[in-house]
Amino acid sequence: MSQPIRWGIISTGYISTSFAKDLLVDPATRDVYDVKHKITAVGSRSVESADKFIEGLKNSEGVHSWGLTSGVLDGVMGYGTYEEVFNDPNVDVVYIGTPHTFHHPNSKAALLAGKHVLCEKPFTFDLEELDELIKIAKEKKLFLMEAVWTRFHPIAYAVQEELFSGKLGKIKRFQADFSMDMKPETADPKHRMLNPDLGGGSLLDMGPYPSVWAMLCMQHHPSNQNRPPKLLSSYQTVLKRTGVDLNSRWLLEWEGVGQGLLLTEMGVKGFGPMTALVQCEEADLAIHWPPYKPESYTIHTHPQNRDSPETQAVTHHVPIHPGIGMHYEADEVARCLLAGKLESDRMPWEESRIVQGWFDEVRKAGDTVHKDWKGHAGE
Ligand SMILES: NC(=O)C1=CN([C@@H]2O[C@H](COP(=O)(O)OP(=O)(O)OC[C@H]3O[C@@H](n4cnc5c(N)ncnc54)[C@H](OP(=O)(O)O)[C@@H]3O)[C@@H](O)[C@H]2O)C=CC1
Ligand SMILES: O=C1OC[C@@H](O)[C@H](O)[C@H]1O
Repeated sequence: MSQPIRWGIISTGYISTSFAKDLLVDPATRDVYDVKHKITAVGSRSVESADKFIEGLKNSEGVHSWGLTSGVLDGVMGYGTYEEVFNDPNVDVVYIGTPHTFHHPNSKAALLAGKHVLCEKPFTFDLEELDELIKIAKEKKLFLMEAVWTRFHPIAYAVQEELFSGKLGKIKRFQADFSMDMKPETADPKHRMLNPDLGGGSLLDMGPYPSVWAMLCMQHHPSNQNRPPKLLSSYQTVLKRTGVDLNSRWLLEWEGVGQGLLLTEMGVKGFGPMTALVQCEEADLAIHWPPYKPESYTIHTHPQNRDSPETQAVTHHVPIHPGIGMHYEADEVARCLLAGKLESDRMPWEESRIVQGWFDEVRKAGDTVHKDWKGHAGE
């Protein structure tokens, strides 16, 4: 067993709390014995918030309490700035859980201080920002990964195995949707989902999830040979209150394989039985809600013939192991660090670049306040 990977966490909001809690889960509960985690530093814009965050972790219950007696939080430091985390010699890798528009400056600062980085989705505001981070990671020989946790969930591997086995036949078409009713007409306009300065709107926040299923099912499909698709068209509806996108839709084509329609929406609830649908010659595969953490999928077959209304549905359950489900990506980071890798094979830079490129194209073709916005790269 190796030494634990020492995590520094910056920001103390919703997702940083979820991520930190999952580092407290016993890896053996998910059959992981090769890596261990330790939280050595937490950084916030205020030291009170960092201390409160640490105190909250120390009061964890259930599966999240294992770490308290197993040294995961021993000696953890709370800081009132992010820089102190970047400069802490007891930190190997920094987890970035700030709002979208800070991902680039925070990741850049961490890399320049010599730390490996796991950064929340969407990786950056635009592709130029992402390319700058990759350049720095390469130059400084540091690990860098977008925290698309869904890629590492057991169901992601199960769905790929089913599709790539060929049993469902040739892929015909794909669609994926992440919709939630966030009451956009009455919600607090300063909330990060609505606030343009924090990268608000459905595209950047929700877009990574239809995209993850498009990448896993279509891009990775053996018949595609990892060729990037062409973006055929897109549309965004503007939320007039704050100027961000209320919904976004974009149509992709993997040449010779099929087309995929991707949707995000903040004003309508999604349809539970089908958050992503892969239609093949012999059967259809529907991945259930929620797109970020589905735990079941259904294969719909047509016992008579493809056009008959009679269908047979078999549902497969592939639950995550104890915890919220963010520990899998942490394990991947730990393994990559131990192996001396700069990027993950399961979440490689080029695939983050492809998805970030879609977001740029959709945004630039739309009419939101973000249409002509540029990120921080080159500042
Ligand atoms: N993987 C997943 O499932 C999820 C990922 N996310 C991603 O995580 C990121 C953060 O989302 P979430 O945790 O929901 O957001 P929160 O608003 O809950 O937390 C964001 C934190 O960022 C810090 N921060 C720094 N600058 C600002 C600022 N100007 N305004 C507000 N907060 C600031 C604050 O921490 P402090 O005061 O301590 O500095 C704040 O608590 C987003 O990019 C989102 O896409 C979000 C939800 C789920
Ligand atoms: O990443 C996410 O997944 C869960 C959603 O509720 C959240 O808006 C989003 O940021």
